[in-house]
Amino acid sequence: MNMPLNTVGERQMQSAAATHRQETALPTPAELRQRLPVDERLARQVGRHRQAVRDILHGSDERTLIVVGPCSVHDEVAALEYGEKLKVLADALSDRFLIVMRAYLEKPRTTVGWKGLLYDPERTGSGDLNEGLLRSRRLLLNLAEMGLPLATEALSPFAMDYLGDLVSWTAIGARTTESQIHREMVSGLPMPAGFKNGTDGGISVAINAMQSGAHPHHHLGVSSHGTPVMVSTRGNPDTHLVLRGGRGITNYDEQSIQHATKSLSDAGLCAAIMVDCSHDNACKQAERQIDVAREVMRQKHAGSAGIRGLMLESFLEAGRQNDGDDLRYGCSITDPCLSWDQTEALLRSL
Ligand SMILES: O=C[C@H](O)[C@H](O)COP(=O)(O)O
Ligand SMILES: C=C(OP(=O)(O)O)C(=O)O
Repeated sequence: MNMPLNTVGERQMQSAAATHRQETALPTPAELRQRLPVDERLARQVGRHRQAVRDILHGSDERTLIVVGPCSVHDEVAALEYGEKLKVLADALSDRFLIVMRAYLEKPRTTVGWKGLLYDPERTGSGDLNEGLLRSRRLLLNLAEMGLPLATEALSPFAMDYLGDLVSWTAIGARTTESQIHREMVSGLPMPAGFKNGTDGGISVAINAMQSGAHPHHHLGVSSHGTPVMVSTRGNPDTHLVLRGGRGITNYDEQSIQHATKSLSDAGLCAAIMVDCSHDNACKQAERQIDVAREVMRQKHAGSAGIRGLMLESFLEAGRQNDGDDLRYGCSITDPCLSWDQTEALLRSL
């Protein structure tokens, strides 16, 4: 039964609410997965990749996990070309590294900006999630078909339901590590997840997040067929810390890594650390990632056992560009990246 609206104020509130939100139907996760299915062979491959990441995080595989690729994917053709090159390099270096491609489809923004292929594939600002979900899943499928393990940032918990079966490692970003919703999501994810330190450089939010993510939760959710459900999660035993610096201050030096290792152990957590060589650790200057990566690998070879991985932002071309009509092919439109040549030379030299 509709309740009568008593006052002018209540009527105004209702009409304001109506104009502030518009709903557009999307396929359910089950429908999209059925349209672009993962076959058994691919599902087994993703399972093997997730296990390989776990083995590195828990120390039974001494290789280094390298999560590398564009800051964001805005052009699927360039992302596929990058993936082809990366697969060749990953195979060549597989005795030392497990190379996972950053296939980032969602971008968290400090204020506003383009939020990624999934939200706005044509970058018109109008948003087209129907198309974005379809193109995102198709891209992940094509990259996985090449045999690559894939990494995303898990920004919307709903997006994981559409894409998660193709993801081998995921990150909770610096802006969302403190969010209970993201910690609950991680608790139910089937793949390892890295929590970044906060944007202020503090690691305690990520340590709290790892504890929460390892714990069972009950939370609101939507089933794969689109109905509201209570989701009960078991806790994710495969989380780790990602150091990315903060407020312009780096945290990949020996002292910071020792402090992080001790803090993780004191909290009873797996002392597995990935260093994000980009973001504040590179003061947003892509080429600095090279020195950061070299220094972190030096520490690892010198016996810093907690270091398990590196993250690099890299694309076909170096740097970044503003979005517009005259885009340079293979160059980032979000954060600056190393070029392919720089990336290959760096990884071969490490
Ligand atoms: O990694 C990408 C960016 O650092 C992150 O999305 C924030 O970007 P912004 O500060 O340009 O919004
Ligand atoms: C947004 C990212 O990182 P951070 O959360 O560390 O800013 C990223 O890796 O793309």
